Amino acid sequence: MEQTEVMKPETLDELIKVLHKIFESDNINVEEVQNIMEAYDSNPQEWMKFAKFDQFRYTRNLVDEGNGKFNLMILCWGEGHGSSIHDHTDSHCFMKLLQGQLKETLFEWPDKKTCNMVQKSQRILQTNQCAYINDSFGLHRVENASHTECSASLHLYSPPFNTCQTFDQRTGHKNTVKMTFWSKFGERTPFETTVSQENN
Ligand SMILES: N[C@@H](CS(=O)O)C(=O)O
Ligand SMILES: [Fe+2]
Repeated sequence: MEQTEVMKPETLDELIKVLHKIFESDNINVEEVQNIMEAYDSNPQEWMKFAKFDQFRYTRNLVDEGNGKFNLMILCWGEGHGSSIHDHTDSHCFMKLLQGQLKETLFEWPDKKTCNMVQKSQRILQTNQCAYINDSFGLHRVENASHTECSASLHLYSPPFNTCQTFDQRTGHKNTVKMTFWSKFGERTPFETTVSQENN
């Protein structure tokens, strides 16, 4: 398999360039992407313009559309903000911590008969760490458990998607939800008149 040599991106722009190159190919080497995202040392000055927080819930801020191959976005997590238990619509999901910490809880897909949600594991992701998940790993919930510090994370989804399934932890019942962007390329997204149910 062809592989771009593992290098250290010195800036966010350089990371984005390398990601474009890697995703020209249809065969993605998960470890390679994870290593490159991890190798970038988060520099808030480079990504601050995208990081727009909301008081009430985590925000999704589009950074790059990856030539249609991937979506790169910065998620901003205020104190105590978290996502519902959700899947990733058959896409690759890379999640790199840019600031603070995030708690990731993994769940098995609910049992078809009992609908029980079984927790598999839990871990704390530290700044600069890059996690990976896809639907074959199960489902997850992500939370900024801190009551004093906000967090920011860089997510790459390939192929891009704009709906996912969320799951009720008690009943295992699922809902398809639309995922929206709070901002795109540093600009706040115009207010949507249709009320959508979102994953947070
Ligand atoms: N997958 C979630 C964020 S996370 O909780 O992994 C999203 O894109 O909104
Ligand atoms: Fe997720």
